[in-house]
Amino acid sequence: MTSKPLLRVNRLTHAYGPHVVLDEVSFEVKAGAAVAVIGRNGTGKSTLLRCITGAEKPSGGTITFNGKPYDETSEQLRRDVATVFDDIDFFPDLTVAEHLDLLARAHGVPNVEDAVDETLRQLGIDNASRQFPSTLSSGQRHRLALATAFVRPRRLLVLDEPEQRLDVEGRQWLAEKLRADLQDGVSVVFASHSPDLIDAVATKTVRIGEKA
Ligand SMILES: Nc1ncnc2c1ncn2[C@@H]1O[C@H](COP(=O)(O)OP(=O)(O)OP(=O)(O)O)[C@@H](O)[C@H]1O
Repeated sequence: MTSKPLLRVNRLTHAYGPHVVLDEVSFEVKAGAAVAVIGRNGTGKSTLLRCITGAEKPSGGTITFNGKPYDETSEQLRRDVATVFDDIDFFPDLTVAEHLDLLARAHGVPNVEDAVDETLRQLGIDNASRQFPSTLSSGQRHRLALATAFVRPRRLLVLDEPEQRLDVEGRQWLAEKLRADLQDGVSVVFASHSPDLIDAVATKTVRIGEKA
């Protein structure tokens, strides 16, 4: 069966001043496929993911989503693309559950309360549902960040080191959740330093920072 790629990154380059970080990176991701972006510290994995989400404007190359130029402000992209980055900002005066409630409603999730409860339970943060983000442990904050992506519909997940700060059970859960998403036809692009997660989830790897 052939299907068109959902995401296509073509000859992407990016430089910070004179420092060239990405040098003609190309890959594509079909529905139900997962690309692991790998490479040593500081080689440009987060930069690549930030270019894909529009947080960083690439110096050159193209990114298309569903055959159209990637425009992160478009309604379709905001509906279809869920992201988890390390530096996610939470609202200081919304509880854990209220964050998920807000996102689920904004994305038209049916049965919001059930969806929020289920996501809290899956992420193991149901006992922290009434806490404010500033009171969470670093692992719980990361679980909340993951929950913001999993409480809403998605066609593409962009995840920067999603395994970080998770305990062993959390990492196992994450691998299973991502595999279930792939089964449902979701596409995944993730940067990772975890061989276990890469082995469990990736259908393809893209190495950054070393010439082929
Ligand atoms: N805003 C910025 N201005 C200047 N240089 C930057 C900026 N952001 C990142 N860099 C540099 O770009 C390079 C790539 O950084 P990036 O965060 O993409 O690496 P990474 O592969 O994700 O690293 P890690 O595995 O440590 O998370 C690094 O040398 C970094 O210092």
